[in-house]
Amino acid sequence: MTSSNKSAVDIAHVYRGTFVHSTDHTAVEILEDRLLGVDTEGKIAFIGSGQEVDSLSQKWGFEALAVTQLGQYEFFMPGMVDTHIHASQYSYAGTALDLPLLQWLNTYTFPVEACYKDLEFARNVYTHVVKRTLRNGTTTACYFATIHTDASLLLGQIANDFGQRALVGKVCMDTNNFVPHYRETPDESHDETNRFISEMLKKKYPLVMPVVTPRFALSCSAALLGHLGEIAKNNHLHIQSHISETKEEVKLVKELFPDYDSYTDVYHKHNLLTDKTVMAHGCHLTDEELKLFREKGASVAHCPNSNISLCSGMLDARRVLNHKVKLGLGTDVAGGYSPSMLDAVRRTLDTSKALTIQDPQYQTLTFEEVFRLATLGGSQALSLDEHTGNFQVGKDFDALRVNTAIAGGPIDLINHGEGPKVLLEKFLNLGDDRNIAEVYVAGKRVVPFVETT
Ligand SMILES: O=c1[nH]c(=O)c2nc[nH]c2[nH]1
Ligand SMILES: [Zn+2]
Repeated sequence: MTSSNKSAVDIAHVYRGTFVHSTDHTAVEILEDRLLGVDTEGKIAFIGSGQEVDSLSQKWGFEALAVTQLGQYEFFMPGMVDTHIHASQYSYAGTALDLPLLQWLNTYTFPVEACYKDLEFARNVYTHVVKRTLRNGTTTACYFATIHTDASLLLGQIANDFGQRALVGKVCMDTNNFVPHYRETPDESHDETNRFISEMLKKKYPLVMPVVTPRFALSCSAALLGHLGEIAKNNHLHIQSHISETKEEVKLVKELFPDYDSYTDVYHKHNLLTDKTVMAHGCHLTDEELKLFREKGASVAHCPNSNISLCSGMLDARRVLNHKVKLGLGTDVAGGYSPSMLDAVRRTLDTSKALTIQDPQYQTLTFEEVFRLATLGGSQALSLDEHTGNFQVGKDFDALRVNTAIAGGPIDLINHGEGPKVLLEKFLNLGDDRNIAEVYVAGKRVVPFVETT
């Protein structure tokens, strides 16, 4: 910004105003009238008091006049982390919610996912899902694609092109008797997973990484699970799958894998339960299984919209937290009908309140805790908290500029004197993408989109 830079770091942008985020100790920490500097690498270089603008501008070498000042009803919050979303199911989001999980997969999901052999079909849906989730404030997404390697690589390319931080998984499944044209042989799944990983790593995307993705124990043979565990271990990769979503699924896993202690043990014994593993749902996990999660550092993606929409169960998030298992939120499109993490926040609160209706002694989650799950919690669940999740010096600047009073937006009334905590609560409960004026990932503004045509 100026040539009189006294620090070794070059500052690209400085913002002044209210910053709202979570820490390990505080679910919602409000930082009023702060200056936050972002360096040319997109990392948070400093956070200081707004009063210190002159001394900070000298120390860091930026022009005080170049500071971007937030408005009275605006704040920055960390970008949200969707820890579980099926990009390939976005084409039928909002429909097909009338069957339980296993029938739903056979009737709706597998026939649609089979279409991603067609790269133009894939390009259309994947472009829409990346744009929609970014607009909704999802700065990090952990995606399931389909079994098709080239289409899965295309999803990675699209996320990279739009500047979203993403884990992308080519789905692996060698067992599927209902839609036999949508499955792989164990060898194909193994070889294509290796190809997917090596081709994606070759791209050297700064923010997009491959994730090993066995669909779930019911669609993978033990041999395939073993291969995938080896691949993940040898390449230090993330792993994602589903676990204990419905009681019927748990019963079938027991029948199919009788020699294992539990559903969790099936993944564990195949090297698929690590500190880089995220398992969706977990509604019916036992205390012993949660202990194994904790021991291994594996995490749970809570997907409340999907759990209610498919009548799968209600995750007791408080129990997961009490076990000190890492917990994030997921939209689980399209079992969950909404691609918005704000919806995931609301459905998490609804589920917690439904559990409280059943047991008035239940310790309901607070909106502050759920805000943390949607941001810092998600980054921890994906083992990306070194890079994102809150406003800590050294982390990437992944942020939403929220304007609660945007003209034509969904929040009509802001009463005099309402502080940032109330504005955050209103945004979480009433807000939508109209309130998300700007989205930043690793310091780069990615919303509004830059039109290229
Ligand atoms: O919600 C879900 N969506 C899926 O696509 C899926 N596959 C296995 N288990 C699943 N659960
Ligand atoms: Zn899922």
